Order: sequence, then C-alpha cells, then structure tokens
Amino acid sequence: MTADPARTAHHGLTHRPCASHRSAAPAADREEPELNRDATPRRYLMCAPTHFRVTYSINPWMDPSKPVDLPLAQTQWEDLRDRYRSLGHTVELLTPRPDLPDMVFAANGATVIDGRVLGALFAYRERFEEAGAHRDWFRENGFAEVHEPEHVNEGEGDFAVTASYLLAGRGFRSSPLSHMEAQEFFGTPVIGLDLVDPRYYHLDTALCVLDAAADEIMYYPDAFSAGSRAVLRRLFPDALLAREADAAAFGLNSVSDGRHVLLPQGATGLLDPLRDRGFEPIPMDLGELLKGGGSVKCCTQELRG
Ligand SMILES: CN(C)C(=N)NCCC[C@H](N)C(=O)O
Repeated sequence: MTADPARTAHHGLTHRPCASHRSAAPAADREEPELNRDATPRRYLMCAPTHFRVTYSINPWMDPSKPVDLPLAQTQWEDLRDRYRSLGHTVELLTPRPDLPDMVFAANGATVIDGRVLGALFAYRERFEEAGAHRDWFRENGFAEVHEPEHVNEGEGDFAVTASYLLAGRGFRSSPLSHMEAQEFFGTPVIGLDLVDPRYYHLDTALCVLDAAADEIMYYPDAFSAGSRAVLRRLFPDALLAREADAAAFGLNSVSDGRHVLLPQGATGLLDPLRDRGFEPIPMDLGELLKGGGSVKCCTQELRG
C-alpha cells in the first residue's frame, strides 16, 4: 500500500504533539493542555432503544447469534441522553416502533440544516419505514420544509456538516446521486467521499466533525479511497487522524458540541490528542448498541437551526 504522508509523518496525528511524547515528560514539566474551546447549545433528536434487537445483519458488526442485553442498552442510552442534557443541550424524542429494531440509530433518519429537512431513503428494506417516522416527526414539530428524497441517503450516517461543506459518504449505503440531491436542496457544496472498508460503512463511522464553524474534523484515513484521502488532506490539512484501534472501537462515531466530545469509551487513543487540541473528551459506554453497528453519533441526530 502506498504510504500516506500525513499519516506516517506524525505517528497518526497531524500537526499536534504525539500523546506518547507528552506522557514521557516528567510530571512536573508536563504542560496541561488548555481548554480553550467553546461549546454551543445543540438540539438533538434521539429514539429510545425500547425495541432494539439484532435479528438481521446488514453490517459486519451485527451478529444475530449474540444476544442483546436490552435493559443495559436502555441504561447506556439514557446515560447518553442525560449527559447531553447535563451539558445544556436539548434532546427531543422520537417514539420507537416495535417493528423497527434499528430505530435507536436516529442519526440515519434525516439531515437538518437551517431548519430545512432532507429526509432519508434507506438502502435496506429492514429500515425502510424509519424514514417516514422521521418525516412525520418533523412535520408534527413545526419543520415547514421536509424533502422526501428520490435517491438513497442514510441521513447523518453519510452526511457530515461543516461551515464550508457537506461531506458525503458513498460506497456502502448512500447513493452518489443523493449527493447531488443534497447539494441542490441545501445549496451547500458537497464533497463526495468513497468509503472502502465494510466495517466503516457509514461516513460517521470514519469521520467526525469536531468544530463545524472552524471546519475541524477527525477521521480514519484507511476507511477512504486514495483519492478521497487526498481530498481530505487538501481540505483539512490540520485534521486529527485516528489510528486503526480507535476507529475499530468506533471512536469516529462521536459527537462534539465544539468543546465536549462524547466518544465511545474504547477509543482511548483519541483522548490525549483531543485534549491537546483543547477539547474535553467524555467517554461513554454504548457497548450494547455497538452490537447493532452504532454508537454515540448513530444515536444522535442534530437539529440545526
Ligand atoms: C452512523 N452509523 C454507523 C449509524 N449512523 N448508524 C448505525 C446503523 C446501524 C444499523 N444496524 C444499520 O446497519 O443500518
């Protein structure tokens, strides 16, 4: 495989001191990173895992032979919801449906920018009806413009919003045609990114927006084609690059409010790099939801504007 210069030159992290360098310093000399980031209040849409189960497999993480501990899934999900609220964010709730076991992954149901809603069209029959439940929720909750899409897109699973771009994944779920549809609808330049590893089947398993206003992201380079990696390097030269172990722990499936980064607890290698940039990482245990192939971000749809 061709070496990726951004990755090899910095031990997996671009333009920041490596975590292991910091911890090697004597305690007295160690500089504590400054927390210089501002959180902005967010509004999120979530759906309780009341009917969550793994009875089919539509991604490599789902194994129907592994039982889900539903009470534990519920507790983990409530911890996430309560954490958002304790940080000052608003959490809206979508009513779970017994026939839609993946509905807890609310990020996939739509993409909202400036109060305008681009609905989802799911790739798999098993999730098809979630899209209508989302659209109904938006209509009932005062969102005037709700677009029913023509092309397959799995909401924020494959769309990530920064100030300058709508980053759009393709390869496993969302159709490239949905990228043009989103660009037309939102009037935001879409950057299409090819996902090449089935474990990272949605963009939000491989890339996370840390500070939308500053176009600051983190991502796992190997989840993308060579051309898409080049595009990401060009547009985001200061991005935090995640290592394999943290990507495999779903570390890119995180949610940032500009200061706090709620991330799956197994992604320990991201903690120091995030702190070095002035973020406050908050590890969350969503182990039961991981059995469905999702974590923090998958459970969280952001209602922008
Ligand atoms: C962002 N990710 C990864 C998500 N936003 N969603 C998780 C979807 C999981 C579901 N079983 C599926 O395979 O569709």
